[in-house]
This record gives sequence, C-alpha cells and structure tokens, in this order.
Amino acid sequence: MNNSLIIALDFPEKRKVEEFLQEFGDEKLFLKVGMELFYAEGPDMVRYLKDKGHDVFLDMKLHDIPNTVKGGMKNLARLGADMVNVHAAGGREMMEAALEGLDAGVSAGAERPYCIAVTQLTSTSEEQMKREQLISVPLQDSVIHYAKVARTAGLDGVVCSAYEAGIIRSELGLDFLTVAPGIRPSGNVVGDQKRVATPKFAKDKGCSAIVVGRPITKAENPLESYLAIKNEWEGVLL
Ligand SMILES: O=c1ccn([C@@H]2O[C@H](COP(=O)(O)O)[C@@H](O)[C@H]2O)c(=O)[nH]1
Repeated sequence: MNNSLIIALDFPEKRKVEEFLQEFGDEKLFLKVGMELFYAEGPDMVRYLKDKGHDVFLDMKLHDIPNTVKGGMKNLARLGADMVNVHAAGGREMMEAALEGLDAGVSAGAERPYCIAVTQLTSTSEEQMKREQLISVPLQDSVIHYAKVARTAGLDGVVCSAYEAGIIRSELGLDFLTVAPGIRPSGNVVGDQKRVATPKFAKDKGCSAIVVGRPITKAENPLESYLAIKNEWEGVLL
C-alpha cells in the first residue's frame, strides 16, 4: 500500500477502461473504481480488475447511518477490493460499523481491505468549508480532527490533501495511511480541485499514496503521463 500511485478510473463504462488499460500491457496497477464506473458496471468491474491482477481501491465514500453502512460494507467486502472508504463526517459510530461490516463480509482466510476516511474533500477550500459547512477552525484543524476520530474508530487512514499529510503523520503516527488525491504535475489543468499538489510535493510531505485521475486518463499519451508522474512520485531522477 505504501508508496502507491493509484489511478482513478473515472470512465463511464468498462469498454473505455479496457481501451485505457491496453496501453499498459502486463503492468500490475493500483486502480480506483469510483461512483461513475461502479454505477455503470457494478460489482463485476471490481472482480474483472482483480482477476487481471490489479489492486483495487473501491471509492464509494459511504456516509449514512451506522446500520446501513455496516450492511453496505458487508457486501463490498465480498468483492475483494484492497481498499474501501467512508466519509469521516459520518462519525465514529458509523466508522466502527463500517469495520464490523467489513469483518463480517470478508471471505474466510482473506484480509480485510484497508478502510480509510475522507476528511475534507480536496475540492473544498478553507473559505468554502467555513461558508458552507459552518466550520470555523482552519481547514487543516478540521482535517486533523476527522483523522483523529477515524483513528479512534480503528480505521487505517484517511483521504486528505498532500498539505495535511505531514502533520497527520506526526500527530497520528507513520502507520496511519495518508492517501492524497488532488495531484497535478506542474502546469497541468487544475479543474474542480482546490488543494492541489505535485507528485514531488506529496512525496516530500510523506503521503502514503497518491490518487491521480485526469492528468493520466485525459492525457494525450496516458502511459507517458503515468510514467512521468510515477518517476516524480518515486523520486527517479531522469
Ligand atoms: O478528497 C477527495 C476524495 C476523492 N477524490 C477522488 O480522486 C480522484 C481525483 O481525480 P483527478 O481527476 O485527479 O482530479 C477522483 O476520482 C475523485 O473522486 C478526490 O479528488 N478528492
């Protein structure tokens, strides 16, 4: 899990995923299945990617009452994903229920997937958080607070931006995962993201993993873009 570059497969259908993956040959990747793809293709999409030997982050961001999340996670656990997630705003009891669901659903002998919590979305700015969520503390404090609640609930880590990863590591320990989306190589289109960082910045801050979507999937040459980001993330000097 540590040092992973996770590609966000934000595609509308399986055919587009197949076309995209063709370029990567036999390379085993860490792939993220989010709402768009899962809502179109369902659980078979996860099984398909696992059968091909890839690691899968099933990014469903569960956020509901504890009983509903427990039931949802029980079924997600059966799909064999390596990582799943919830929104930390659902609270400690909901996150504990998520873990109970995963433990109940995971196949005999299999490992429970990592379960991490979204703190503040990387598309949220501090100004927006204060205005729309009525949270008056600095955004970093809100992220750290959610990370602490997630840790207390027994979760394995959080989704945060690269800007908060360093302080989370120092306050919550190096074994607590910090998974950072909002990654943009310098000069890349920022789009709807607000707290963006380069792969090198994320590495320097000690992120456990980065999640990269459009800078790879929308690139003119996705494989080339993937390799450039991977090299920057892994600190390879060219
Ligand atoms: O705070 C969050 C949580 C999840 N995401 C997801 O990561 C990818 C990022 O895609 P880009 O195209 O690189 O912006 C996307 O699937 C989001 O759903 C996030 O961006 N921020």
